Amino acid sequence: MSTQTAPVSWARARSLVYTAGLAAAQPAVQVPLAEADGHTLAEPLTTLTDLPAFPTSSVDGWAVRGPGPWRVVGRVLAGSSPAPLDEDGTTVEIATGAMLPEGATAVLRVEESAHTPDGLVTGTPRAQPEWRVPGDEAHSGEVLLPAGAAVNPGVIGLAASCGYDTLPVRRPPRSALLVFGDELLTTGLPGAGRVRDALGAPVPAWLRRYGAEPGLFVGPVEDTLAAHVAAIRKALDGAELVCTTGGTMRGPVDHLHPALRELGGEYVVNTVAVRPGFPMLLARVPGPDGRSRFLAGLPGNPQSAIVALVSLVAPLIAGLHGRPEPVLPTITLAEAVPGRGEYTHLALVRVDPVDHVAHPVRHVGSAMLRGLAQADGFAVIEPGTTGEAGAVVPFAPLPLFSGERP
Ligand SMILES: Nc1nc2c(c(=O)[nH]1)N[C@H]1C(S)=C(S)[C@@H](COP(=O)(O)OP(=O)(O)OC[C@H]3O[C@@H](n4cnc5c(N)ncnc54)[C@H](O)[C@@H]3O)O[C@H]1N2
Ligand code: MOO
Repeated sequence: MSTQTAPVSWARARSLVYTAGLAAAQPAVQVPLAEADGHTLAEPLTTLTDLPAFPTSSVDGWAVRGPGPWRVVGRVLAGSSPAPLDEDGTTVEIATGAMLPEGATAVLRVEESAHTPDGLVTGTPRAQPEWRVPGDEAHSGEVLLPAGAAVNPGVIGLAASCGYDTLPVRRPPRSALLVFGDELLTTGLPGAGRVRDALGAPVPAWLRRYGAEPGLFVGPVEDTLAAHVAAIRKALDGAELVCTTGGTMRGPVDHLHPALRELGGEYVVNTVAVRPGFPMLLARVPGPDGRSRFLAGLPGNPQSAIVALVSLVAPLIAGLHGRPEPVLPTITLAEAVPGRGEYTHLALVRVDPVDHVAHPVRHVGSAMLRGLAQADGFAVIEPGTTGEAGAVVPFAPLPLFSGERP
């Protein structure tokens, strides 16, 4: 396995890793609705019944038959199955959500009704029916969402109303994280040549947001080839996706490429024509059972590591979930952003929530996280271009919830 390949274009790298992920898509499992948030539908969501399943009163009032006044013959509450209204001139009191009795011709709102002295109900029902008919919202067997749709709380509610107890979803890939670098401190203040590990804590959180289950974490792994090989081997045992940070270059203690060689790895992508973050890689590596897993090599510079997550790990996980290939939205640049020659430039920006105009942030060196912590994502400046003020360019978002950006 050679380490001397030319960097692949950013767009091609994304498509290669997505395709590799999709080819290894996770098996489908049934999960209870309450646990389905964040998963992906493995099959289309097809309603198991008409919606609503029975004619349902939309108001509190009187279900009447024929012209009034009407004699009260009963009451129907939500949750019961009423007897038919057999005679004209009769009515049952009905609650919102209750099933309309067979034979009813109208529903009269309680506030628009009155009683005669001898207890008959009078009033004029509105011209518009005051009940929902079966199939109003959907017909039994109708496909409401395609396979590959992300499950969110809105989808879970819809599935419940359609009669599902569980949903068929892709099992989320399990991930592991190995942090390389003897210079890294796991607690306390940096100094005297040591820096704090700024990736061990956030990377599992980013991975969870992309839809991977965080698992084993080891860091820092000792800077020897033997320790790297042993740590990767252990991580491959329990994870479909192993992420590593650092050691992607050819420094004296950069052991990732030699370790991959020793483990029989095969590159899907080995370096990408993007700045920052170009040493990023994705490889297939055989696990202990012979089945291949993925290893994403994130560069050690902290911002570059996150660029690699956004660039490669996001489309890989989308593929593993059987989701559609991610499509990037566009933003308008508020100010000029330089290009990076033949490389794609990923430039951190804050996006105005009202007009969606993107403002470049400061402190964006690849070793820095100050700009990233204030940004929504990256403006994508394509190879051979510069981002002029006012230009509309693709936007690679960080996986943030609305309102989360400081
Ligand atoms: N001769 C060359 N040297 C470097 C080049 C190059 O083209 N030629 N590229 C630079 C670029 S670009 C990057 S990115 C880095 C990638 O290097 P590695 O992936 O091998 O990462 P390390 O050498 O282990 O670390 C780089 C840098 O990042 C700091 N680091 C690492 N891990 C962490 C962490 N978990 N938390 C905080 N900081 C971390 C580490 O201390 C180094 O300062 O290579 C350049 N070199
Ligand atoms: O790729 Mo390095 O990404 O510039 O820090």
